[in-house]
Amino acid sequence: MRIAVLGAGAWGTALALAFHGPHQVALWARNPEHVAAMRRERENRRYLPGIALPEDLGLPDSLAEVAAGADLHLVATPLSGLRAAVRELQRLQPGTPLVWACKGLEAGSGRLPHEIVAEELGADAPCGVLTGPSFAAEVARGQPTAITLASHDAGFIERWLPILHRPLLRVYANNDLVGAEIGGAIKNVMAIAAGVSDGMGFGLNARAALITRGLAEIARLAVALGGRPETLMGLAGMGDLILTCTGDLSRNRRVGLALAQGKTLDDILRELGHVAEGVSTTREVVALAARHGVEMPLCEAVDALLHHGLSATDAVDRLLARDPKHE
Ligand SMILES: NC(=O)C1=CN([C@@H]2O[C@H](COP(=O)(O)OP(=O)(O)OC[C@H]3O[C@@H](n4cnc5c(N)ncnc54)[C@H](O)[C@@H]3O)[C@@H](O)[C@H]2O)C=CC1
Ligand SMILES: O=C(CO)COP(=O)(O)O
Repeated sequence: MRIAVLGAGAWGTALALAFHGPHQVALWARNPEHVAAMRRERENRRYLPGIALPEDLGLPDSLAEVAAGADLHLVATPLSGLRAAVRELQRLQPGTPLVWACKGLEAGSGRLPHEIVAEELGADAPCGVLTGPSFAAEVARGQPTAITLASHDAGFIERWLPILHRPLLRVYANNDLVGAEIGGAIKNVMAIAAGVSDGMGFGLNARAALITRGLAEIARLAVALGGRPETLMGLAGMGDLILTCTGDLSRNRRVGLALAQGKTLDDILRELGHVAEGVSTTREVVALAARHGVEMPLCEAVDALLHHGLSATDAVDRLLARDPKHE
């Protein structure tokens, strides 16, 4: 199979490495200097340092070259790049099966990734999302990982699951796109909260409470949008939530840890050098939850902290002052 990967950040590069070997993989970056550096150094020093890029991993200059003749287009840009990437791929090679690996809600519209794709390609396009607990560095090093391929299209899953499934990258099927994408989007918000909690020294009990109540919040919204609760108990929900809230490889968690040190969000994002999708997704989650009448106190606290000037201490006080409730 010929797989075209768009987005040579940490995740696009790791996925290109995971599928390279049995498949012919080409990786596209939008910045020509970045492409030239990767070709010269056979390494993505900017986004995934220390991992060699094999000689037969294609690094073409143009998107047209990457897209042409591919059996599968795989978009691993930040979510902000998904719509334009899908539109351009459709122009270059219409009808090609599509997988995306971005997590979040679109800034401004609050759309889930599959809603963006449906708007661009129509509801019947052969497509699905790869999501679940998967730090890029571990996948790139060949450490065992399990993720989810979610699609509304049973034929798409039947065709692509065996192709994408690798011995060290197990891929599980799911037909609940809403649940899978809500899990992937909101775990990033919870990871920011977990970073703040750990950074303020609240301890392991607080973190376990946050993960558990965070999962309840995520599941409430997913169900209100038509997702299935059991999806949130799987890799795309609980799996990714645990990984990102507890693992220091998470950029979103690191944003929270740095906020607890009193750094400003602008400084944190500048130093991070990677996307932290939870920062813009938080705002959209709160708006989406309000439109559906779903209570999401943890997301609201993170939104107030990130975007409305509330201090970390006041955000925590606000959460702790809430009335007792049934689980
Ligand atoms: N890094 C990880 O461990 C994982 C990341 N993801 C998701 O994958 C997506 C990408 O994340 P990373 O690769 O880690 O980000 P990153 O920050 O490491 O790299 C982002 C890359 O995308 C490029 N880019 C930015 N905007 C673009 C646009 N509009 N069009 C084309 N390229 C653009 C940047 O130049 C950079 O090369 C995010 O949605 C993230 O949540 C999902 C699973 C694991
Ligand atoms: O989505 C991820 C792991 O599944 C990566 O999380 P971060 O974007 O917080 O690093």
